[in-house]
Amino acid sequence: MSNTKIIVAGPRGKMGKEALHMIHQEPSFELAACVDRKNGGTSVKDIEELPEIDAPIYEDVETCFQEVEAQVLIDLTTPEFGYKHTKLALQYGLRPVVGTTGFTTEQLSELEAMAEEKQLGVIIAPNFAIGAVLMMQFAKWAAKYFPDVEIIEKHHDQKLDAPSGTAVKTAQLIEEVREPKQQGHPEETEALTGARGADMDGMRIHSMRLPGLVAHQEVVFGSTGETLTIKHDSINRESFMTGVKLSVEKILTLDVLVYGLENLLE
Ligand SMILES: NC(=O)C1=CN([C@@H]2O[C@H](COP(=O)(O)OP(=O)(O)OC[C@H]3O[C@@H](n4cnc5c(N)ncnc54)[C@H](O)[C@@H]3O)[C@@H](O)[C@H]2O)C=CC1
Ligand SMILES: O=C(O)C1=N[C@H](C(=O)O)C[C@H](O)C1
Repeated sequence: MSNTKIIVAGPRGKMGKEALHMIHQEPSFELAACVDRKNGGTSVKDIEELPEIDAPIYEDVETCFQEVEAQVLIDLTTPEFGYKHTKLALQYGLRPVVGTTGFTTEQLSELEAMAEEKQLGVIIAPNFAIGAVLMMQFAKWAAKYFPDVEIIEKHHDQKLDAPSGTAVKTAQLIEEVREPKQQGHPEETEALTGARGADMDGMRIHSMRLPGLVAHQEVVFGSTGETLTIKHDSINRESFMTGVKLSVEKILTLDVLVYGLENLLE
């Protein structure tokens, strides 16, 4: 079988670099090209911080999709460009594996409809770390018995979106099993705006941003006389590569949009 040819958008980013190393190490994957905000016309191997791979860099995404033969786009950029790249990839018959977070519900629905129309797989995974996927599943299970829950997510201070994609996905999974419930005292007030965090169906989400952090989340449940905390920590970005690799492998057999890595795990 021939190698899977992959285009990576955002190669010089924290996740992009890690993805290039993963592709370089995987014998059945081949880096076909990269889409970057600079370095157009050069090769990946010419960029000091990137692995020794001879693959062209494009600044214009559409030219890249027109000129390069590939099956998969891995997008690790920003919410604005990730969405544009995903749409365009589908128009050019590429299957997008999207790690970029911060898409709106409307954008997700639009991409879902587009994937169905084109009969092309799309994987949008708010978190590619297996431990984080398990943490979300355990939280969903616990929420059946503990409807009072607050989510605390902690990330590095370069993160653009808040709350994190993982926190939103966790709350969505919990919503599937929990009746909407306003938490805390019915008459509580905030002397400082935001003190109680973001409100999703009465659940509270708190976002912390500090240098030194990578990606961490605690889902804290409270009940009579007890609390339960489910916690996950990504201590480096290699933790996300198992899920990225699995997604690239599985996407070739998909013809719909899949939102969340849990849908690919047996
Ligand atoms: N799903 C998951 O498991 C994970 C998702 N993420 C998400 O992945 C995204 C990237 O995260 P990081 O690598 O930490 O961010 P980063 O800021 O280190 O990297 C983003 C890269 O995208 C590039 N970029 C921006 N606009 C571009 C464009 N139009 N064309 C090409 N490149 C462009 C930037 O130059 C930068 O190098 C974020 O949305 C983040 O939330 C991050 C970690 C894990
Ligand atoms: O920006 C990050 O770093 C991460 N983003 C994803 C998110 O928003 O949940 C996944 C992980 O938490 C790291």
